[in-house]
Amino acid sequence: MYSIIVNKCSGNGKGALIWKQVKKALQTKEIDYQVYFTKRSNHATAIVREINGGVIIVIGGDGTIHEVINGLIGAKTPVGIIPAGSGNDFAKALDIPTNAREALDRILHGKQQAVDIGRINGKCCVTVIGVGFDGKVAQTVNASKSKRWLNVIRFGKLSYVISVFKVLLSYKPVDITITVDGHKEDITNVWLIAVANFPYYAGGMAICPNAKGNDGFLELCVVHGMSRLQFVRAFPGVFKGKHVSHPAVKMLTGKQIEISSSTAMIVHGDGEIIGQTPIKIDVEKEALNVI
Ligand SMILES: Nc1ncnc2c1ncn2[C@@H]1O[C@H](COP(=O)(O)OP(=O)(O)OP(=O)(O)O)[C@@H](O)[C@H]1O
Repeated sequence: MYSIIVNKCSGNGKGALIWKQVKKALQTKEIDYQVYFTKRSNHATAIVREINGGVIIVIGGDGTIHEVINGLIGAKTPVGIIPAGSGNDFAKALDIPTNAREALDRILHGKQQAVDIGRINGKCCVTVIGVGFDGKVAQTVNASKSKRWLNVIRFGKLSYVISVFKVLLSYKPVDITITVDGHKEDITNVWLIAVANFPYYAGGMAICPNAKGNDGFLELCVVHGMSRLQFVRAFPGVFKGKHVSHPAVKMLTGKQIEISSSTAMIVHGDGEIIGQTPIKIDVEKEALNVI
């Protein structure tokens, strides 16, 4: 049995349009399903807890996938994704087609692949956990009116870039202590720390280009000691992962990470605000089955 969770609001209404296409395709193929529509933030987590087995299909963006995965903790129920958000970074990382019918066919015929998850303060994340500047940007994007109208003209990803420049004007780097697999380090003037299971966030920025979501490790990117101008100059490189060779960018790899900071830093996971520092993150290997 297929249980379909639809966030009609994802991609500023793209979810509703994609659901119509998927519904038609399922009817044509005479496939049985049960559909659930999310009515509010975190509703997808509650819906998943009511579903017993079968396959869960998510029509939504990374935020909806994040909520679904947090309802699944401990269960091995396979999850299929039909991308309908503005960023769709998880779908991009797994090469899931952006075309709804193709994504559906892949679920109906596809085989399962096991994917790691990052755990932070009792929450699960599949793409990237972002700390500091990133957290502030995620907060700004989620509150942004421009994301809505940019989605309408199919430029939703641009809202991340606009928010980066908005936050850049006022953000103050802080000092941190980071421990990766027992190795403790103090780093001053830190803009951001990204802890990645997969390479992309914010609509295709390859912040940790070598992250592999099934190797049992997380890849970290720490940006520190940069002036505002240097940050602006280095920023375009992130779309192709070229920032990693910048002298003010430190790349690390590990399984257990602890971060504390001189001033609290906002933390997001999969683009959803999770809390603030201090945080502890670890990775659970192959905890999720994606179909
Ligand atoms: N009925 C609803 N009304 C308002 N918000 C909702 C509703 N259902 C779910 N949500 C919220 O919508 C938010 C955005 O969803 P989602 O992340 O899937 O789309 P997106 O932001 O367009 O895509 P992406 O994260 O890939 O950029 C989620 O935080 C979710 O909690």
